[in-house]
Amino acid sequence: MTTKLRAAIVGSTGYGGVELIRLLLAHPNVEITSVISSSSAGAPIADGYPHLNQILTDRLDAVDVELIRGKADVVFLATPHGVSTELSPKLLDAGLKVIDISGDFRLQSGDVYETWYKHKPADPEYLKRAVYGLCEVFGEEVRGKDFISNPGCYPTATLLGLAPLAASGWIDPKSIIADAKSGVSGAGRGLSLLVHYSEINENFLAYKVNKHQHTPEIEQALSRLAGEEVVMTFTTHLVPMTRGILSTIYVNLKSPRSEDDIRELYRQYYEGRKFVRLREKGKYPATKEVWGSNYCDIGLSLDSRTGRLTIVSVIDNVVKGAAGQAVQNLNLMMGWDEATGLAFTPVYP
Ligand SMILES: NC(=O)C1=CN([C@@H]2O[C@H](COP(=O)(O)OP(=O)(O)OC[C@H]3O[C@@H](n4cnc5c(N)ncnc54)[C@H](OP(=O)(O)O)[C@@H]3O)[C@@H](O)[C@H]2O)C=CC1
Ligand SMILES: CC(=O)N[C@@H](CCC(=O)OP(=O)(O)O)C(=O)O
Repeated sequence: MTTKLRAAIVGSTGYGGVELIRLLLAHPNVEITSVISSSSAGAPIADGYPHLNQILTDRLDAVDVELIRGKADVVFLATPHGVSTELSPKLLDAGLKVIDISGDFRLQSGDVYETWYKHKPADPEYLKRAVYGLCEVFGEEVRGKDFISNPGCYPTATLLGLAPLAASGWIDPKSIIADAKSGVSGAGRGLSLLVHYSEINENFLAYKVNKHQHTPEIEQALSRLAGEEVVMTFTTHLVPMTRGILSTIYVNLKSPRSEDDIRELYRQYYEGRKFVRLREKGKYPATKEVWGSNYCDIGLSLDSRTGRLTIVSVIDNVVKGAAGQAVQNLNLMMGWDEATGLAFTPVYP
């Protein structure tokens, strides 16, 4: 029998952390050996999450690098922005593998991070070491590495919708508009007026307009793919549903192409990638069709009147947008099949 990889989760009491627990409990090569909390060490994890009763009986450990080193091989960080900045370098120095689902190591420039996140940036040496784990696009770079920065939820949906076009050079780099909507679990378990039931129920609103911290992350990846600077308009909206992101993206092409050519480009780009599903002509995905799964479903339509292309991309924000992609990154990092422990069907209805 082969030994399982031992995993610790910092931020295990949050939505990203508890989704990691659900996925890792079903992973054949991984054993959860430490669930960690900065505020409730000693309490059983099931106290805060009764759905884990008799499934995960562990008590929460404190955030202690020496303790983690003794118990784990890989550490997932599902912590608020600013925590990983300090903690990840210490975990890496202790010889641990790290997968960070926060935004602290996604942006290559510390100055850009500080501008958009309003936090002190990480040490440049560790920023350089972090690999941006957008699996279907940069997954080759993840293999064998020890420090992965997991992409943001909105960037995952939006970038997977745009990557084939950006990489082909067909896209007009100044023409991109992404109009993205998220369920409220994207805001985490903490309470705020924004996600208060009577504020968001039967409501629908735009927020952080022209200020969303995911804008530079999407632009950074698109610029890298296109080989030229890409700037875009990115607007986020909150929808009264629990899970799901739908990003509607509008772009102009540099020169005329047929919809069939664009479909063929997407088909070839994502060939062999299990978790990206392109819808047939005239069909567009809904968030419920990927609920609880690691899929990203994409539909597209070329408007012959305007020449503009509309792309619709959906994910489950806590799976493909966070914990699922983090597990996919672990699989790539370890040289396992990328779908190990993730090959489940979306929950429907
Ligand atoms: N929710 C989502 O859809 C997505 C979230 N993310 C990112 O993942 C991260 C976690 O998000 P999410 O799970 O939603 O947030 P939550 O607010 O639900 O959970 C965050 C957890 O972090 C822990 N925490 C707080 N402060 C510290 C600290 N100083 N040291 C260690 N742990 C701390 C808290 O637990 P405790 O007090 O027990 O330590 C808390 O439960 C964030 O960076 C978020 O942006 C990324 C993609 C999607
Ligand atoms: C609905 C909602 O509030 N969503 C959050 C997404 C935050 C998130 O997931 O942050 P990272 O991906 O950057 O880690 C937001 O818009 O800030």
